[in-house]
Amino acid sequence: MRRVTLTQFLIEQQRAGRITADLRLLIEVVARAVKAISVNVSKGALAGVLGEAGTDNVQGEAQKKLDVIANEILLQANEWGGHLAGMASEEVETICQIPFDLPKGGFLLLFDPLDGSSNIDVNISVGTIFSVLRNPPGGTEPTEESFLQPGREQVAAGYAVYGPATQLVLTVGQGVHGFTLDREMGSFIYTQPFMTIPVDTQEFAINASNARFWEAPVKRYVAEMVQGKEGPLGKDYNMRWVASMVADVHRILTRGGVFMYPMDEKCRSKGGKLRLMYEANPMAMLVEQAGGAASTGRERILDVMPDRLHQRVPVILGSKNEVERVAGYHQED
Ligand SMILES: O=P(O)(O)OC[C@H]1O[C@](O)(COP(=O)(O)O)[C@@H](O)[C@@H]1O
Ligand SMILES: [Mg+2]
Ligand SMILES: [Mg+2]
Repeated sequence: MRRVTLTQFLIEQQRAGRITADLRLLIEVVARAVKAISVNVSKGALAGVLGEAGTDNVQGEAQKKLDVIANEILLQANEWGGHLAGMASEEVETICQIPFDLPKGGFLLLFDPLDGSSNIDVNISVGTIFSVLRNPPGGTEPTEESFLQPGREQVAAGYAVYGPATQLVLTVGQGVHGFTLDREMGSFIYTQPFMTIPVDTQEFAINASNARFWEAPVKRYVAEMVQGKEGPLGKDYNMRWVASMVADVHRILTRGGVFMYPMDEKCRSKGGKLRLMYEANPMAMLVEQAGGAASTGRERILDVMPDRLHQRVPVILGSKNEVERVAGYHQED
């Protein structure tokens, strides 16, 4: 079988007119950074990268050493490529400008450098999530305002999952494509063309320890799933919760399912738990491109108009019929 590398895949996308040379370069650079993060993650205790960094990020969360390392790798790899006007990271309070002496381009790159950090020290899958927007016309120096675009404006989105294998999953708005890192060769190989999410599922993912804080529509939906065959949904469900969004979404892109981090009384004052620009938007684009749906419960995630960089939103995504059911329960509420 012919092995297609990520580089070949991207060149073919460019030849077919689906991406520009600049976007191809940007994705190549992100992929290179992801390989470096993968090396650090896989060395674990051998490289002394486990544990706390001893600092808090802008979200008020304690940073792990690997949060800081992954963030640095992504910033340094991407700033000199010439394809970016600026970057924004979950770990950094303000936007990251490209140094004045380096060439600039037309894209904005946003990322969650290390997703699922609470899993690092226990050797469970973590990931990196990224989103690409265009720098709005009218100036090369982006401001925070330039990043505040709804998710439907994304030109590309993807994630890497550092699991038993390292995989890169990508969309440029023409389906979802999966690549597996061949560690000996150092290349991503095209292994999952056109990943799709079945419209129905019997698997759900939610942190059930928050059950008493959920809103009525989510309480109703989860109660119905737990009732199984005897309940109104008429089928048995299974439950999975990795606590790394990347790993949970990867499972859903592989075999279907519904993932929820809904609004609850604990996170209401923050607007939700997951970050719109670094987590919800890129995952929503991937999920929609794979035939699934992504909603806050009350609105399509990709239509949410952000008002700040580190905005949080409720997230319900995955198999279309299930997401639409929960959204329907919110409407009835
Ligand atoms: O610990 P909880 O409340 O179950 O939250 C888990 C969720 O938080 C996150 O870990 C947030 O990501 P970060 O590690 O990037 O902060 C998601 O990946 C995951 O779905
Ligand atoms: Mg995260
Ligand atoms: Mg993170």
